[in-house]
This record gives sequence, structure tokens and C-alpha cells, in this order.
Amino acid sequence: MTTTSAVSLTGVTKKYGAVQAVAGVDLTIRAGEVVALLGPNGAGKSTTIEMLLGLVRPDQGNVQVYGGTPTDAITKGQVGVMLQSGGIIEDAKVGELLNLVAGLHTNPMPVQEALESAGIADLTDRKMKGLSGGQKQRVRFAMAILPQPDLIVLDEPTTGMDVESRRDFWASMHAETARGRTVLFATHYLEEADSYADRVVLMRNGKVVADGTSAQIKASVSGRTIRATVPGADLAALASLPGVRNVETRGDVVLLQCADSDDTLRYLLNNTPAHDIEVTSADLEDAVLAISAGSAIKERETLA
Ligand SMILES: Nc1ncnc2c1ncn2[C@@H]1O[C@H](COP(=O)(O)OP(=O)(O)OP(=O)(O)O)[C@@H](O)[C@H]1O
Repeated sequence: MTTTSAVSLTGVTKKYGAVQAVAGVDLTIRAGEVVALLGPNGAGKSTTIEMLLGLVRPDQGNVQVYGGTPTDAITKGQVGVMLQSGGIIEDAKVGELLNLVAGLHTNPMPVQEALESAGIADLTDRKMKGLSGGQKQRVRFAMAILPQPDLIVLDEPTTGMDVESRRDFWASMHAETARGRTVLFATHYLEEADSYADRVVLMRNGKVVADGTSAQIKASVSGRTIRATVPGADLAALASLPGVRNVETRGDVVLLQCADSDDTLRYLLNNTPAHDIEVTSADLEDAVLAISAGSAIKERETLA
């Protein structure tokens, strides 16, 4: 028996004028996976999401959702969507808006259940225009789960939420993923990807530059980060050390991503006034930075 993928993007590209927003993406998401889409601003995450929702037509390539077109899947209520903006009528009350959305679907969950799952049952009679950014995000989340979709797609769902709201939001999401729903979410919060995703897809300049579990992505960047206070550091000299992959500064503090931290430490202690030295293993953030820096170098080499 063959299992149809939830999402299948093959060779997908999209150009806006001179900007290559998406430059050949292949991505398959299996049913039940929770996938985080990471990448710096302008990496192509939102454009990829818009193409898999049928909101934007790719220039080239093929997009399938549950083996059909995105529009078919959405019409059948197979996909719940939470985008960064839109979808909200400012003059409507929260309960009215959700009833309206429920009326558009064939098999919605009871509106009260969606309100409770999103933690906004107390906001039912409030007008949208009076809500905070974080509360509006929760209404969008309630709208996304209302059709009882198989796939939930969320573009930066926790932007504008405080720490407590983010935690509550992910607890609600966890209840949805426990029901076996497939989830794709774009985020800038690496700890969200680390904590909640089975799989992390890292984009840069319109391409997928890493794809795996958070543990695999961290492991692909073996090595350490050295953080040290180095007044008057010679950054070029540090960057040219054999074991150093990347150098960043924050004032007098230097962050060095190293394949070989022992040699780099020896150099710092013998040749510079470095003090307050800390050495840490790569976390997901280091891995993402290192992979992004590495792919930038590869791109420059290709151009040269
Ligand atoms: N409608 C549009 N018209 C013109 N350019 C666009 C449009 N949408 C996206 N772009 C450009 O395409 C590139 C990719 O943008 P996209 O929004 O997909 O990235 P992103 O990874 O979601 O970024 P962010 O994290 O900032 O939301 C950017 O350079 C962006 O300016």
C-alpha cells in the first residue's frame, strides 16, 4: 500500500521581479510529521507556504497536498491555515467570526471547542478590533483548527505573543499533534523548532540548506563555540585560524565557531588578552548560524 504524502513540493521556484524568492525547493512532508521551517528574513519561507496553500502560483515545479491541488485540499477542509495577517474582520465579535468560518466548512468542530482549545473562551463576545496582537493570533489559531484539518500550516504563529502565551499556545498545539495532525510551521524562534518539531527544514536564499531532526542538524555541526572577551581583537587573524568557521563580535566579546576548539583556545591564551572564556557545544542556534554561513560561502564559491 502506498501512503500519500501530506505535502509534496518538487522543483518549485518563484521569482518576484529580480528577486528569486524560492529557487528550486523539493520538500515532502509525511502524514503525522511536525515540521519547522526556519531561515533568516527573506529566506523564502512565507513564499513556500503561500505556494503550498495555492495562494501563489509557482513559476516552475509541482505542488501537491494529499495527492491533489492545494485548492482541492483546502476546499475539502483537509488544511487549516494560520497566516501572519489577514483573515480577520475587525468589526466582528470573536464568536461571530468563528461561527462564520465554521459555516464555510463541511465538518467543523463545535465553535465552543475551538475557542476552548485556543484558550479564548472568555473572549467570545469581544470585538476583534479591541484585541491584543497575541489574542488575535489565538483567534487565528482557533480558525485554523476549526475545520478539523489533517494538516495545519502556521506562518510564525507566536509572533507578538509574550512568553506565557507562547507556552500556552504550544500546549494547545501539542493537543492537536497528539491527535495525529500533520503540522508545518515557520518560525524565527529556534527553541520552538527544537522543542516541538520532529523535523527542521532550514531555508536560505530560496533553497533548503538543511533538513533533518534537530539532533541531526546539531550533530552535522560538530564543534564548539568559544565566547571570550578580547579587547582590540584582530578579527581577520582569528577568522584565518585553521579550526575557526565563523567569527562574530558583540562589543569586546568575540564568538568563535570552531571545528577545533583546543587549538583556538591555545591561540587565544598565548597570543591575545582574552579573558572570561566559555566553551559550549553547538546548540540548534549555532548549527543554524554555521549552516547558513557555510551555505553563504558555498554560494560565493559558485558565483566566483
Ligand atoms: N509579493 C511579493 N512581491 C515582491 N517580492 C516579494 C513578495 N513576497 C516575497 N517577496 C520577496 O521574496 C523574498 C522571500 O520572501 P519571503 O517572505 O518568502 O521570506 P521569509 O523567509 O518568509 O522571510 P521573513 O522571515 O522575513 O518572513 C524576499 O526577498 C521578499 O522581499
